[in-house]
Amino acid sequence: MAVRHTPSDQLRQLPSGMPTWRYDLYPPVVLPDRAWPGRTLDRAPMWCAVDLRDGNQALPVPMDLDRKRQLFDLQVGMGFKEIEVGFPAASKTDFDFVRLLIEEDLVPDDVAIQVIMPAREELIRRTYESLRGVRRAVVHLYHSTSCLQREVVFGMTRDQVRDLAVRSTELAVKLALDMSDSCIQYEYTPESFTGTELDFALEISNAVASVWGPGPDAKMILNLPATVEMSTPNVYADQIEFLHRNLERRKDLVLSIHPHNDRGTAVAAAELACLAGAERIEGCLFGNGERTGNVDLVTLGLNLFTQGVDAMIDFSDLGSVAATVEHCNRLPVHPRHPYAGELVHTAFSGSHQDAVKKGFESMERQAAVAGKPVSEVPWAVPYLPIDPRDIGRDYEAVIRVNSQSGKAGAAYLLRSEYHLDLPRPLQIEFAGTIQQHTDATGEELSVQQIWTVFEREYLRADAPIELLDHRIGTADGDGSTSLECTVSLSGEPRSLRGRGEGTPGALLDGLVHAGLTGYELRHFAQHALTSVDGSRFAAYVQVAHQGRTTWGVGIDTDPDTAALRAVVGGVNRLRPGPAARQVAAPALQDASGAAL
Ligand SMILES: CC(=O)SCCNC(=O)CCNC(=O)[C@H](O)C(C)(C)COP(=O)(O)OP(=O)(O)OC[C@H]1O[C@@H](n2cnc3c(N)ncnc32)[C@H](O)[C@@H]1OP(=O)(O)O
Ligand SMILES: CC(C)C(=O)C(=O)O
Repeated sequence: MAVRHTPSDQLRQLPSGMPTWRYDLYPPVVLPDRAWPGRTLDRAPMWCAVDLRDGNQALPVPMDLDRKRQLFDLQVGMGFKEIEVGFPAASKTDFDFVRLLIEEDLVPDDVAIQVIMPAREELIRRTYESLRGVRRAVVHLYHSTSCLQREVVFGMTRDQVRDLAVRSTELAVKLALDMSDSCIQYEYTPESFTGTELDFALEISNAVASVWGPGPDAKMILNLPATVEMSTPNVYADQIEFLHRNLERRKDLVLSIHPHNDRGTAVAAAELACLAGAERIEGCLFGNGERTGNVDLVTLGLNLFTQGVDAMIDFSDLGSVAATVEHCNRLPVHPRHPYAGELVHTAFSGSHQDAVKKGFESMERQAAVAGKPVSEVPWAVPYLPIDPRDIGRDYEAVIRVNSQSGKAGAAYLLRSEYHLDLPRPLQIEFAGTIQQHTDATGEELSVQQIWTVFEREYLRADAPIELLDHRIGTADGDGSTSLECTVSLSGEPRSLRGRGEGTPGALLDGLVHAGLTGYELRHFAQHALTSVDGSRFAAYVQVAHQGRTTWGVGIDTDPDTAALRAVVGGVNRLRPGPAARQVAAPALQDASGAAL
């Protein structure tokens, strides 16, 4: 039992000082044998997109004909089969839009347009007028049934409200009969259903259905909206299950829901309501709509998709869908919007980046074993519930680097954008350099900026030693490599000869003869750069000297030259003197050339 307080008690006692006493606890539904919690969502509901009506009525600037047309075409293209196109009795634009769709034959045969009307005779007549000549339409009657609205808006008793619904439906039947060439389906909404006593919602829905007289082959849509979301989603699900189980003509009805998002749980409410018996969902793309919006059809559809259930809607180019919706609504899609937001496939933080990188690598291995492209193996990348490519996004933004990032972030970007597969200890070393930059600026580093830092650190480490030319000897009997080369040592040309294990070992030996002693090779790795330009090689060398170690990197069209450059770079980075990394670092620039 919830503890209620009188106002004076409340103001005295509550730590927050908020006037909590002004709000009532929403009553639970008594339904002890509820069945919905044990069910699973395993099929798509029927979708009805109501952007052109409910979404439109919530816009500061409602859509003009051109925008309505663009959004309608988009929704048809995505596969919506029911589209509420307007409130034709409300405005000339809405009336004209319905006429345009009908007169210009813009509605495909398998799509039904839906129009809404209030329970007012002249507006019902005007609505039917807008539909003259339509092939197929849903005529949608609504009026509020809630306790609050009965009292403060209509000043009517329950019986009077039920009579209003019955009279309006009788008129709707008569006008539909006058349109015998059109297929008219009826939808009834006891608006503010979630503020209506359940027994009254049941009574009025039964009354309307018996006037319209639907059958199993000509079903009426009964739409039970959370006009205002007032409770936790489980309570809405209980309400839907109650109606689902108790409606007299259940088999003649399509049970529809229309959740709003006042508490931020519309998607959950819709999903639970479907478990509870709802078969159809009305909502808007990206959750536009009154106040905090209608339920978001994109999130609902992609929630199904990411469970392996076909939503029957095409979201494969979500960026274009978002761009059209943003244009038509003149409202932005939030950067954190599920699936569609600019930032929702991006990891900034180190441990997430590490997991994403490993996830991609694991997918690549699985694909290689299966002999398939990565796009054809099951998706399993930590922190990414969906493959961005499945909805038309690329992998460019999957990882972005700032001060919260670790070694994996920069390593992933160098690999994905520049095809460099850095050995793990080099990733760790380079991450330290990147961290210095991000800590110093507090800003994100773009992939180009990361490349600039990498180049400066590793690829331009060409002083005091610079490789001028070289000749590699064929392997001798002991398997070692011989090398003759010319280097510039602090500006002075020097010829070197060396022999050792591989090209790096031979060069280190040559350096000993030039007096540069004590350098040891700790690690050597090399790979081809798998870019369109497949003729280059990257070499990575870890060199140690007097207890210090560092890395050198070389890139060249010749693998031996790449290895030699890497050794030279590593030695330079360990030597005192004007090595590239010890020269005052030039300021980083952003893409526009502005200094960071
Ligand atoms: C939850 C929803 O989304 S419901 C859909 C709401 N959408 C809209 O309102 C958008 C379009 N609406 C409009 O353009 C206008 O409200 C119109 C054209 C429908 C009516 O305009 P007006 O005649 O000026 O009425 P207004 O909007 O001021 O007030 C509503 C009146 O209709 C009554 N009313 C409201 N809803 C309904 C309804 N569904 N059925 C019958 N009467 C209703 C109210 O009680 C009020 O009556 P009153 O004037 O006797 O007090
Ligand atoms: C008229 C109904 C369907 C509605 O828009 C609502 O309840 O929010």
